[in-house]
Amino acid sequence: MSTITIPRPDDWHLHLRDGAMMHAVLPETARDFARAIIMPNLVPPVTRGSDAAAYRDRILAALPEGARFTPLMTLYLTEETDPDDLATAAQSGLITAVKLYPAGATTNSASGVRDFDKMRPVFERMAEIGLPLCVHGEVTSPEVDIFDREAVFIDTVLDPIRRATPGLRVVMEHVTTKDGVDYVAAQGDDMGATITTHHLIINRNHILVGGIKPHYYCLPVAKRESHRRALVETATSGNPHFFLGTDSAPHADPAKESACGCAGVFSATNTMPLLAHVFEAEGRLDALRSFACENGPRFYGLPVNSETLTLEKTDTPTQWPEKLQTGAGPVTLFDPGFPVYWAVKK
Ligand SMILES: NC(=O)N[C@@H](CC(=O)O)C(=O)O
Ligand SMILES: [Zn+2]
Ligand SMILES: [Zn+2]
Repeated sequence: MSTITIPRPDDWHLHLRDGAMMHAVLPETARDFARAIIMPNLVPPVTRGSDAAAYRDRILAALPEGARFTPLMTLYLTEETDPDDLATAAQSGLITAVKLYPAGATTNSASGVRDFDKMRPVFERMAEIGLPLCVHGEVTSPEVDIFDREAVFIDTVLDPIRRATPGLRVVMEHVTTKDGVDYVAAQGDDMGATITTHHLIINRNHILVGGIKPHYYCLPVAKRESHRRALVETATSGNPHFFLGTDSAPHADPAKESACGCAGVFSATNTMPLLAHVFEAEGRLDALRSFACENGPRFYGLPVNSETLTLEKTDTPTQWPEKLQTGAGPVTLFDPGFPVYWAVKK
């Protein structure tokens, strides 16, 4: 039986939610991952240092007995964000990054930023203290086609912000296009990007062909196959700009299977075996270590985890429950649509 042992991986983009949902999904991540960047798009959002401290304490209190997992907290940027509050939270080690949601771009982004120019003093302060900015990189103008929103964001928002604020460390979250990976790959080491598990596996046909599949709907929406190929080639290349951010984003089934379904794919449970499958299919199992364990810590200036995770090849396909039962309702797990002969060794 073939196995691969890597440092325990980290998830550089994760939604844990709160309350009953958090209690159910947190063990799914803590089982395989040592650390995760915790997204702040709660209702109401995590905007102040005191909110992040309280949320971190709720996460720590919800961890299963014996779990070895560190939540890396973030703050949700609004036009009211106080640069001093950010700096205090960063310097005390409470937060690891700040998240920029263009207002209206995605789930729970209504309090996000409308006028990026207003954020200049905040970005300058972040550049000074080396606090990374994580961005949901899509414009929201109604006239821009949803499949073009990432590429337009790069030209009209991301690149201007970076030019105006030299030294600002930026992560383009859940990059979904060749335009995105080409942009990031051409920048210096102050620019990184996360790639999700599901964007390595599905393209837009998976969402729309043969009936609409709400559990494949997320934002940024999956693009055409040539973009998915660019993501796979990039993730498996070992390029240090790119690292795993699952964007595992649970919503209870009734909220997804609806006339106006929520965006988000839940993949915490099966991400590592799925990645082993994808990397093996490219003949690049060796690059799983850089993508899932090394490139993220390097960008964030953190040590690679010293504990390890072993994945083993299985004779029969690994079975996962179709749904995770939570106190907030059932949550459907991401289904790659093919059998997976990898499992995390217990
Ligand atoms: N990715 C998603 O489709 N949804 C995320 C928000 C986000 O990361 O944009 C969520 O919070 O549900
Ligand atoms: Zn997002
Ligand atoms: Zn997300």
